[in-house]
Amino acid sequence: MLNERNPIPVLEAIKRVTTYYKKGETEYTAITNAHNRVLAEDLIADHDVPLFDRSPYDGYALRSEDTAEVMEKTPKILEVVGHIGAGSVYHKKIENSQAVRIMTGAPIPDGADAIIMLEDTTAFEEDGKSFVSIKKALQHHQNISFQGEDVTKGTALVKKGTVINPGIIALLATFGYAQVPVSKKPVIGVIATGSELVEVDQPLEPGKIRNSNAYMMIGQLQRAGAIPKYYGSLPDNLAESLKKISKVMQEVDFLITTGGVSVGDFDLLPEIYQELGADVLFNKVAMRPGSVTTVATINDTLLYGLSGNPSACYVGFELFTRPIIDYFLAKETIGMQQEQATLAVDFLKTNPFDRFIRGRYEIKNGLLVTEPAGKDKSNMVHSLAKANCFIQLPGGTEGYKKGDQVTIHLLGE
Ligand SMILES: Nc1nc2c(c(=O)[nH]1)N[C@H]1C(S)=C(S)[C@@H](COP(=O)(O)OP(=O)(O)OC[C@H]3O[C@@H](n4cnc5c(N)ncnc54)[C@H](O)[C@@H]3O)O[C@H]1N2
Ligand code: MOO
Repeated sequence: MLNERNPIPVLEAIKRVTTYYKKGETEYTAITNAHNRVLAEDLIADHDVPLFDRSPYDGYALRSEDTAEVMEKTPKILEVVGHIGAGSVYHKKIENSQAVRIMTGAPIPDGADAIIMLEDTTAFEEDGKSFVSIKKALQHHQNISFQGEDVTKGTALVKKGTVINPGIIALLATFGYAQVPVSKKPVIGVIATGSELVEVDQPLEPGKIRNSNAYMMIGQLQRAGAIPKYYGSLPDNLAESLKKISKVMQEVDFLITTGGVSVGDFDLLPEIYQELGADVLFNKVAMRPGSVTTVATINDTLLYGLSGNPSACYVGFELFTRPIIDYFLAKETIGMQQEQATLAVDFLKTNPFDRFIRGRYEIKNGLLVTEPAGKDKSNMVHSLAKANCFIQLPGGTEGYKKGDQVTIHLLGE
């Protein structure tokens, strides 16, 4: 019997799914693996950076008052009483008419209050002693990189929930995080359904197609920061599917299937939900593609039934699965970033439902412009390779014209 399906608005569907989100735990990862992970604790500076006043140049540390009378033609001669590189400390105090040869990054010796660059000096030896001729007058505190000028102790540097990038890794290293607290990644099961499917390494036969969705979703899960666990594809066989799905549900944080959610004779997912006693949150969304997207829960664990059509599967994942992964990872921002852009071409198809067109955006003459990445059909795969955003076109209109302002959802890297 064909059950009636009532489409619900996209936002309502997202809301229903997000009530089931689970926040993951914190784990520690080596700093060398921290890129792209989500920071699980605020990063607060526990010391100043730099930790000591230091030299920004290769040159000489001196007392600026010793250079007060330096004129171009009457340089000042100072005795060089020490020589330090970065990592070394000059332990005595610099007295009048003394200088210490110092390299970039070395701590400023006691008594010194300025650095002169090597280029403004001439070094010479006399009677076994080292001297330097200073050709430029210096101000108090000239050329000093001060303690805390970069970061002061106690500063909140990076908020928990931020995705770690190489710049953040530099800060983590600066503050001694060999192990970094990060959100544990959710483990998400992937199952493809359909007797027509063959795997990527298998030859095609009449009537068969290659299973592209499972691999596409593995990529989407990786992009979203989750761990995909692929369980292969299932033929259209109820008993086998039931057994597999109920077993897999025990092993993952949640499960995504693709295909078999529509009304066809071999679309088994609705029956599987019934047999498993699943609570169906929705089975029709007022959108294109992906209107058949179905989400259910079994013992509060989410079970996504995404469409078999590649573009519909892709869109369903990004709209309904990705935010849940963001919640699980305790990310500071949930879901795709949205922008306003100018439509670069006409799009005149009418539709009662909202459309999420696989699009491309770019900046042209300082404006964000967007256009479809290819043909707009839910059973097509080509445009997915070029898409860097979804163009959201609200339904119930006569279509859209070049120049119209539209919302785009950025897919990210
Ligand atoms: N009478 C109706 N027919 C259809 C309706 C409807 O409302 N009434 N909805 C259409 C819409 S919209 C979509 S979308 C599809 C969704 O169907 P399913 O989600 O049940 O998916 P399947 O029927 O299993 O497959 C659809 C299509 O996609 C291909 N496919 C399936 N899995 C994969 C995969 N892993 N990789 C690549 N391609 C896959 C499959 O061979 C089919 O061609 O239903 C419409 N029909
Ligand atoms: O679910 Mo279908 O993609 O609306 O075309």
